[in-house]
Amino acid sequence: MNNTAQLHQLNPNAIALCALGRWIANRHWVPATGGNFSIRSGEYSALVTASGKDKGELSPQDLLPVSWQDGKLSCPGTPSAETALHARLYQLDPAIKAVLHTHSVPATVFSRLISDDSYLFHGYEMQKAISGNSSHDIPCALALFDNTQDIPLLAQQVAQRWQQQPLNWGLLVRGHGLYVWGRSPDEAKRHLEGWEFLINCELERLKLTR
Ligand SMILES: CSC[C@@H](O)[C@@H](O)C(=O)COP(=O)(O)O
Ligand SMILES: [Zn+2]
Repeated sequence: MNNTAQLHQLNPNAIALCALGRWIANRHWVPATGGNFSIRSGEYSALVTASGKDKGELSPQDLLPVSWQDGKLSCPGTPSAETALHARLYQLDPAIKAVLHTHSVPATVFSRLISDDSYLFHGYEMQKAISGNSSHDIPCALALFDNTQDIPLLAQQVAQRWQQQPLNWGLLVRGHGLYVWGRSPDEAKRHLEGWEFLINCELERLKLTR
């Protein structure tokens, strides 16, 4: 084993992200190599999942060091195809420590039913799982974006929307999947579970009432 691989084997953040990947995969939220994860490693750097891996079977070597200090992404390997969006989120809020992207069936279907650029969840106690949302009675917004294969463009659109108002710890890419983030991996995990729960509830409600 070379030095880089040895360092990764011992990195507790890398080990924790691999375990989180298994937890997410057990919920069927990252089928067929879909999804990607990252954890901040510095002001201008993060460990990002390598592209094309099964995100339920990650080992620490599958987390690649990515940096963006000079405004340009650099990495010794091939990180996620969506690295530019992870990096942009870290730049938008220095408090963000982890970003998780998933492809659950409910989030994917729900995103295709909503044509507006934001959806307001209302009346759910689970809204309080999303930081800063303190009551079922205050609408809780989830931003939506059209899918594109041009991830730097998507990152730009997210940044433009963020300028109007910081996004609510998550966003949906239409027909694609969910992004969440947090000030710690645990908070990102809670946001993931919270948004998935809310999306599932609203999808069920739409099925019953449409
Ligand atoms: C199964 S295709 C999914 C990809 O196109 C992409 O959306 C994705 O989430 C995973 O890409 P990756 O490059 O492995 O991070
Ligand atoms: Zn994806």
